[in-house]
Amino acid sequence: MFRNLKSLVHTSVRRFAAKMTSIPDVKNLPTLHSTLEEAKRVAAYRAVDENLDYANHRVIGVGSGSTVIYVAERLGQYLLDPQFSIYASQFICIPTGFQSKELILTNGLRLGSVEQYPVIDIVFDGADEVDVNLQLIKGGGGCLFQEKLVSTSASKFVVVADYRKRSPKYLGTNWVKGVPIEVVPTSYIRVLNDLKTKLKCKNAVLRQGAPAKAGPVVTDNCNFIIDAHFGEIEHPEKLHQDIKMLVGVVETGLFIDNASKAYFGNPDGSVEMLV
Ligand SMILES: O=C(CO)[C@H](O)[C@H](O)COP(=O)(O)O
Repeated sequence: MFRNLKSLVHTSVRRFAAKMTSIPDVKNLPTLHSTLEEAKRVAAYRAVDENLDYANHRVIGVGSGSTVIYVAERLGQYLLDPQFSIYASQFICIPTGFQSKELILTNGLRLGSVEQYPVIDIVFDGADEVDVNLQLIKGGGGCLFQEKLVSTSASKFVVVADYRKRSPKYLGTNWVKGVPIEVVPTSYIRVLNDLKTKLKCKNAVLRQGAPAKAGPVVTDNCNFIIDAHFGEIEHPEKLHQDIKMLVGVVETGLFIDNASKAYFGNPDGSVEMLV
């Protein structure tokens, strides 16, 4: 019986050791199906490598979207590298929604919640647009409320994005779908009207789920999303405050003075940083 247990432990240790591999070098990564994906991957990997203090950071926010997939992948690689696994096995990863919860779990990382860990060491998240002052539009994936909850609970927020997200000057230049706004479902008509009449919004629409779902998108918090187009946004803080004052608004996708730095991946494999 004891001998069986011992051999079981040895087998598990051997199996775990067999999976152990060194973290892939960012300069020598396998090609992906598009240069855009490669741009996202290199931004995410570099952001993690250059900002994660693996010996001291314990509570790590993992955001949402297609670029963050590579953040979770990189954190998973730390877990499998014998040099880092002792630290990475202590990481507690805080999701910003259903997708990031799955990313954390599928990469073998430990899941925590913002209720358990309201103070977060560092968060990595994507953005829809980043202006020259590091103000952001987020919420293209509909996760803006939990993203803001997590990012404003973190000591450091590192944005990971591809080259298309970098605004030449003002928000609303590259991202023309409008500012995502999460609203309580029963208030959506009122908010749509107020955005147009009180805030002189150029266009505001309730985000639809088609073709995947008939009817509106429903967020992880069971709310709706309105996309409100204001053109180029010269004063994002003022606009955020004005929208936030409307009855029914839960949160806006304008992230003001929140990000610490941003990494933008280019199709040629280079990365630009904005601090
Ligand atoms: O804010 C978000 C989701 O609510 C995403 O971070 C944002 O849409 C960027 O996504 P991607 O990395 O796919 O471009």
